[in-house]
Amino acid sequence: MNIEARGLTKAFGPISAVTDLSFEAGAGVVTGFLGPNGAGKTTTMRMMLGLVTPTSGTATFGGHRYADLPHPSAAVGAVLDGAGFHPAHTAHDHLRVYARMGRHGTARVNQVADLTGVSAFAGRPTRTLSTGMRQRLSLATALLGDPQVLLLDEPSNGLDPEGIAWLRQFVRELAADGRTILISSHVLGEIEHMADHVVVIRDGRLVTTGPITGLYGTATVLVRAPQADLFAARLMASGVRVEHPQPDLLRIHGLSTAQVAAAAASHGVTLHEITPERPTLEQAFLHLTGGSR
Ligand SMILES: Nc1ncnc2c1ncn2[C@@H]1O[C@H](COP(=O)(O)OP(=O)(O)OP(=O)(O)O)[C@@H](O)[C@H]1O
Repeated sequence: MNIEARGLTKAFGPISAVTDLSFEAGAGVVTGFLGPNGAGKTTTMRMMLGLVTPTSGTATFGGHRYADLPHPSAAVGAVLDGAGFHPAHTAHDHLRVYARMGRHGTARVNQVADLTGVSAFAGRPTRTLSTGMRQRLSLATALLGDPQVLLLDEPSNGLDPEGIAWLRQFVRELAADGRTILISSHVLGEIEHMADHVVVIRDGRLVTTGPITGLYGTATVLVRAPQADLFAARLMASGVRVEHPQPDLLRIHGLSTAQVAAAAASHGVTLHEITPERPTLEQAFLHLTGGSR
């Protein structure tokens, strides 16, 4: 079941939280929803779920708005910040109440508790749970209806490194079963090993969307050559951008290592070293989103 956002826009009075945002997230794929604090990720997810009314635009799941789905919580599960837990209810009570409200059957309560690790603290009142435990309980609640789509808003918040590793594996398995997963974060590193695709926003607007590997931007090739001057001149003559940071070192833009090696051979230039250079994903992300605030 695909997610489709078309022209989503939300203004809170004078504040433009989200502006003309369009993107898609496909089944069997983990789509990372990235942007710095205040970029509009939570507002977008809340609009998708009908919790915030868009100023304009639509969000659909398999072509239907959330409110028009025949059994919404069996189609779309969501983990949003600040999920309300009754403080006196135990984690198990909480799941039972939500299972009953969503008509999901009580057998599912123990299943999702086991899947998410909630079983380890199921008997504790929710007011005594740590942030990481609350995240697991929110995830368990979202999974009660065995939904085809999951919207996860910063689900790593409060998880320890072990919890993050577990979440990463868990999310990948959910996607491998054919589910559509949209997972937000303001830290690329958190979803780098989870997401196949990314939607990057800044100031409520789309910056880029596509495969996560596309964030790397253009690679350059570093070359060490005794005749660096000659090689640089030849390359620049054919329109290639070349930097010359040291007498025997060139940084060549827009060519693969194979193309650089072929060019060197055709100009009779000996290479002592040839190294592909890529910015890290985090550098690329910070560049796209204008740095952290
Ligand atoms: N109910 C509201 N009333 C007024 N402004 C709001 C409201 N909700 C969000 N905003 C504003 O909309 C913008 C986007 O906020 P949002 O919470 O969607 O961003 P975010 O990307 O989820 O941020 P974070 O990573 O910090 O959670 C911010 O400027 C925020 O202050």
